Amino acid sequence: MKLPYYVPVMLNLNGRRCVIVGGGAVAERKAVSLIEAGAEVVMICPAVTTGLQRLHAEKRIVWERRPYENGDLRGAFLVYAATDRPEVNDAVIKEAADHGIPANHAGEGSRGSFITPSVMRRGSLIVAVSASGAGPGATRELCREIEESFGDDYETYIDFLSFARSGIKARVQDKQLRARLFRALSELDILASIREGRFRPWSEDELIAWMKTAGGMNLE
Ligand SMILES: C[C@@]1(CC(=O)O)c2cc3[nH]c(cc4nc(cc5[nH]c(cc(n2)[C@H]1CCC(=O)O)[C@@](C)(CC(=O)O)[C@@H]5CCC(=O)O)C(CC(=O)O)=C4CCC(=O)O)c(CCC(=O)O)c3CC(=O)O
Ligand SMILES: NC(=O)C1=CN([C@@H]2O[C@H](COP(=O)(O)OP(=O)(O)OC[C@H]3O[C@@H](n4cnc5c(N)ncnc54)[C@H](O)[C@@H]3O)[C@@H](O)[C@H]2O)C=CC1
Repeated sequence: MKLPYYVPVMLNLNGRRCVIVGGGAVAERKAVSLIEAGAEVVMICPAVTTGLQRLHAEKRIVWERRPYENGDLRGAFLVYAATDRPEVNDAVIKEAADHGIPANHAGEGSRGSFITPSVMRRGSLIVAVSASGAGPGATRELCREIEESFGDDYETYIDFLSFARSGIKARVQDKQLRARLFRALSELDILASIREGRFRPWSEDELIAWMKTAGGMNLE
């Protein structure tokens, strides 16, 4: 069977309502990552795992303790159909499609509009691995392999990039000058200096001093 041609996106789910239908091990895995993302998680199912019961007791998820009904997806930004009943998952996917809400089908990925990759994080660095649904076990293994070759150096590097780029964007409106500074930034080879133990985070003053030299400019 030909697998769908998936397009990766990075969603900001902070404060967004995400509805999970089902409360088994798969639903729990999705719920945990949604909570970490700051989403408002609503779970609809008659029975849940002990892990989900705890999350409910801690008020980190809302639990509607009953079977799914048409209309439950109202107001959802994202939906997960994660029951062990194919006909229920299909009904959830249909309601989501009718309302233009992206939905994940746990039992048969290609029936939904998105699938969940395996993810590794180093601070703000995210590596997501997907085999387009061909084999979730392989997806996870490959992600673990990649994880072993990424150390904390990337986290430091990404933090530096975020600091320097936002500092430049706040102070420089001129497009050409910005582009010149971004290029000069990438030529610094900060990652190598982090790896060699030579790197020390910059202060705001050091960033401004560097910008003046690299951009040949007058900054207040
Ligand atoms: C299509 C997709 C839909 C979706 O869930 O979005 C899907 C579907 C299915 N998974 C199945 C089985 C298992 N899935 C896992 C684990 C993970 N599955 C995940 C993703 C995805 N799984 C999506 C595609 C991923 C991609 O390629 O992009 C991960 C990466 C992310 C996550 O779920 O958060 C997470 C690892 C997290 C991590 O640790 O990194 C394990 C291992 C375990 O549970 O420990 C098993 C049992 C072993 C095995 O079968 O391999 C089955 C068969 C069910 C049956 O037998 O009926 C189906 C149905 C089918 O085959 O379509
Ligand atoms: N995407 C993935 O990573 C994986 C997907 N699967 C698939 O996902 C399905 C779910 O897996 P598990 O969480 O392990 O199953 P599970 O059997 O542990 O949990 C099923 C959940 O669905 C709920 N449910 C049943 N009927 C419902 C209804 N009408 N309305 C609302 N909730 C209802 C049950 O209360 C239960 O909480 C499996 O049947 C399998 O097809 C399985 C393993 C991994």
